[in-house]
Amino acid sequence: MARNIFLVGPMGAGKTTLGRYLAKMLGRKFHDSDREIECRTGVSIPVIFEIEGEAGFRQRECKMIAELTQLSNIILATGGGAVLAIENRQRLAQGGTVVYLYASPEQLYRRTVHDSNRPLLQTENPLERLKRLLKERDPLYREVADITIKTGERPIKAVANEVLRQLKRYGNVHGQKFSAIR
Ligand SMILES: Nc1ncnc2c1ncn2[C@@H]1O[C@H](COP(=O)(O)OP(=O)(O)OP(=O)(O)O)[C@@H](O)[C@H]1O
Ligand SMILES: O=C(O)C1=C[C@@H](O)[C@@H](O)[C@H](O)C1
Ligand SMILES: [Mg+2]
Repeated sequence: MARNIFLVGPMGAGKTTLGRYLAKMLGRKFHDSDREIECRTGVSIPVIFEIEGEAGFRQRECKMIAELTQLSNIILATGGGAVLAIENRQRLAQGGTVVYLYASPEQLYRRTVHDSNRPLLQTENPLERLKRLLKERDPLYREVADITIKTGERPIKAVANEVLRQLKRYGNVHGQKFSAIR
């Protein structure tokens, strides 16, 4: 059975976008922990933050990661802060191959600036917030990751090809036919 593929990284790294893309490529089921939390609660992440605070959201996130890491053969896009909890890091590391999608704070800023669905970026200076969050969390992403991919200015297709190349070494795509996306 093919191992799970778990995507980690900061807001705007491309976990959701790339996860969907890879799932299509590999014919796997795609899950997004943020979206599943929204579906279960019936409200958006900003509303959860407003009512329950970040701590309430993190509790829901831990439960969701515990559930999703039990599945097999999936591609999972995690929330940007999922690595903060040690139990999430352990579950991710044990349950599949973890891919860290890295981008600079400036790139993250450009990709998230028009989207108001990220409560932690609703501040006077979102670029500064992204810089601080990345500084705090980069060691955690690296701790849990088997593979680190710099997304840079590369289009999703190119990032996906690079991820697939690297995943081959981990046997994730063993026995599955895929060719580089052109
Ligand atoms: N390599 C890339 N090049 C250019 N744009 C990208 C790239 N990756 C993602 N994007 C764009 O950046 C935006 C954010 O991407 P996405 O929602 O996939 O990030 P995320 O990592 O899931 O963030 P979050 O942790 O907040 O859920 C989207 O509009 C997406 O199209
Ligand atoms: O980086 C974070 O802490 C977050 C990222 C998003 O994916 C969501 O999980 C939420 O907005 C918090
Ligand atoms: Mg996402």
